[in-house]
Amino acid sequence: MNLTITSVRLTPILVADPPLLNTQGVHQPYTPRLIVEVETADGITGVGETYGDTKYLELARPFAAELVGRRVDDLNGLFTVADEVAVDDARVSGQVDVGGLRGVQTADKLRLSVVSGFEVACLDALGKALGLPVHALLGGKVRDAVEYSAYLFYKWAGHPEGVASEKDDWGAATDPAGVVEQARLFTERYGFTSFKLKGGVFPPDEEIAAIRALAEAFPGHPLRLDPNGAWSVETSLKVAEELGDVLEYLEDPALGTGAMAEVSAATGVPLATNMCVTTFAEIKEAFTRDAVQVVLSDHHYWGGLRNTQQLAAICRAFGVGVSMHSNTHLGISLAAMTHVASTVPDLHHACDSHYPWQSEDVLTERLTFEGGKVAVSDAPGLGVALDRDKLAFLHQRWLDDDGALRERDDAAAMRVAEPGWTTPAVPRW
Ligand SMILES: O=C([O-])C(=O)C[C@H](O)[C@@H](O)C(=O)[O-]
Ligand SMILES: [Mg+2]
Repeated sequence: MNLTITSVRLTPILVADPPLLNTQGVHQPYTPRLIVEVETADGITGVGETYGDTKYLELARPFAAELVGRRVDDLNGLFTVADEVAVDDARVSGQVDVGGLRGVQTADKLRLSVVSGFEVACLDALGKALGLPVHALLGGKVRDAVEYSAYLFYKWAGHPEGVASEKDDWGAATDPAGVVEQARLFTERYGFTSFKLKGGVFPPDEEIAAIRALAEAFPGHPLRLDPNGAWSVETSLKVAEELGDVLEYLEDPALGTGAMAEVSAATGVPLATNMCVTTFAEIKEAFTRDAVQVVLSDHHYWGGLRNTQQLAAICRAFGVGVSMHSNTHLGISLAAMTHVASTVPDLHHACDSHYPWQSEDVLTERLTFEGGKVAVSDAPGLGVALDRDKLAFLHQRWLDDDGALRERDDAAAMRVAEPGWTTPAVPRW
């Protein structure tokens, strides 16, 4: 068996995205992703997926070149190689991530976001070479299916008139009735039993009303609200007070560890984050100040599946819960998330996934949710197969784009509908 990497293919694509609203603006009609393929001397190909914006491509290209001649089982070596890839200072100084929704942006975090796509591709190739599923390479699954929550969004029925886009069949959701209707569709289509509403879009009272409506429509079901740090400490505490009896947790009500610690000290409602604990360096302060009770991991920016397991172990040591964050992703990443989640012993909350919002994919067969769960594949590698025609089609869309959609920019998309829109200052309420 020859595990040497003989070629690496990077394919940037644009995938259709519905008009999902968040505190920054609205999703663009197409969003960039990067598909990574590593091929071994034996002709085995492994696939991975990560962010596709230019700043990630800028790192992925030199990184890919360095991997040829290395082996797919040299997973630790990926980090050494990444350390040597230069990051343009302008990409990190004073910047937050795309749309400001995933916390600080550092050179390391950019590198880790790139490494994660390659780590998954290497694990996929290694698993195929050994005849083992990725979860076995991670130490073995402790569950046969991974539970996901319905990721509810306020949304428009369609992208603004005149904007090239794909149609979706979810309808509009801009009030409590619309949110409940969307939740019903999620349960009918996928069987989800817990619900997360992306908030920070409307004044808190309207979002409180939406959660109340969900609690009435789905009594006893776990509910979460995530305004992406849009509220002051005072507002966060008011919402916690009003919804404390129905919330499983509040996600990033206020921005930053300091504000989260203040909220946490004054409420019994658990706080979750994918904004103030997004790197290993941020853990110590957040945990010692008891700022968060649940960390929402994301293998993309934490640097892969094995780093996710390490994060889970640290959380376990501190008695902090762990679950998973998601933004727009395709089936390769859902498969990767499912493999790693299947190996985490104390996974007490359903994971987030945007996958139901993505009508397009690069796989021959879409992954499916049964009763809100994705079955853990025991096939070699990730257990997914790339559809080259679909990949080529989505890549052609990226090639045809004039550059406007190659960077995710929710505020720019919002300006099409509201010309004066700028990213709101925080706290917004
Ligand atoms: O805080 C979160 O859960 C996210 O940032 C998830 C996604 O990025 C979501 O907010 C989005 O894509 O609009
Ligand atoms: Mg969040």
